Amino acid sequence: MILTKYRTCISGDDSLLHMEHAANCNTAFTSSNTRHTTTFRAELHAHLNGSLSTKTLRELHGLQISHSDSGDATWNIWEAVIEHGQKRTLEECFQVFGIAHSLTTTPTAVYKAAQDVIKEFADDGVVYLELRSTPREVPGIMSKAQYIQAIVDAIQDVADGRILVKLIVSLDRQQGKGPASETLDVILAAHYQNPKIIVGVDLSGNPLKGLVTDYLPILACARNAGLKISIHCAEIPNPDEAEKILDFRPDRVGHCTCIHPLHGGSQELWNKLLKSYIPVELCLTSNVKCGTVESYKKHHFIHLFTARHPIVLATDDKGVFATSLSEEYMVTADSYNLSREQLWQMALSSTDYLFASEEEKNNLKQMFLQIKQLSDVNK
Ligand SMILES: CNc1ncnc2c1ncn2[C@@H]1O[C@H](COP(=O)(O)O)[C@@H](O)[C@H]1O
Ligand SMILES: [Zn+2]
Repeated sequence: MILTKYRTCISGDDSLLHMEHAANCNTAFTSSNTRHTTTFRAELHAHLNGSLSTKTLRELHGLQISHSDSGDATWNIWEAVIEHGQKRTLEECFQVFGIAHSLTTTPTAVYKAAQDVIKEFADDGVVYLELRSTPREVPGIMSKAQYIQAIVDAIQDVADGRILVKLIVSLDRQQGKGPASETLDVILAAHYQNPKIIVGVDLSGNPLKGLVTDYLPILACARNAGLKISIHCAEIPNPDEAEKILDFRPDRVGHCTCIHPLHGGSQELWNKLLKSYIPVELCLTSNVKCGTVESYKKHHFIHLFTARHPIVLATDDKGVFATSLSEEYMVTADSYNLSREQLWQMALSSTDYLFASEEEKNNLKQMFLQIKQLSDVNK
């Protein structure tokens, strides 16, 4: 009740974030492990179709068979999730996304997928979410514009005000220059209609396929149109490509797994990353389960953290990798023996790297500091 007075307006269009919720999550955390208390988390790297829970997959499957005679799915639900302790190859991980893709083939299904994912992140205490997704066309059923609109609708319909959500539209590095340029036209049209929601463009997809250089001119057009850019960088060793990505100066980069000399990069590349100050989105569980990093304790997190480089923890694909943002904070804290204060600092600094407006960033930061004060008092 006393917390109600902290209810804060965080966005220009009067979205409200409820600090009670964050404080409640805090209680849930502290009861299990005091060291792992950070109540204010921003998720900046979450792919929609990789984030679907098994509950959502089951419901989407039910929706699909009730609308067609296509019969039962050819996959089992356990194939869609890589559980704790399991690992797959990168190639196998990319096959798993096909399961979710086979279920998000209509605007109704995409809308439901986005709504469920947003709610699940909010339930986990995430107060700011940048969801990303690759628009897909299903001939006769869904255009790329309708795909994007379905997610925008889901974001606009988020009812409870616990979470502020933005959309980053992804280009798949495998799709080819022509289709990617067409997708960009669709993205720009949608961005002009919804400038406060569609805030960025991401380049993702299987790092074993396609050439990043094919897409940099397209990303430059997106940047000229006012969109922020995030690029998946060096998930596998490819120093030439990583160098070109860093030279492009995206607003953020994902993973940067193979940049450090001990992880398949080079001292030169590592220095270039550090000098750039480009914030890195780090997804520990994703990297460990895809086998691009040997274990949590051998993650390149520690090199970036020690060098005080801007970083933000993220889930990547919470459904496929069976994780959550709170678990990512916990496993990082456990693996590197981080203090409560270090976790708070990491969560606080992430507010500097959001693709939100300056006003939204400042409001979130203020809220963060107020929550931290309350949390310190209750310690
Ligand atoms: C594991 N590391 C990763 N590296 C690169 N791209 C990834 C990825 N995880 C997910 N994606 C990209 O996101 C798509 C699924 O969500 P959307 O259909 O866009 O919502 C995948 O098909 C891939 O292109
Ligand atoms: Zn990713």
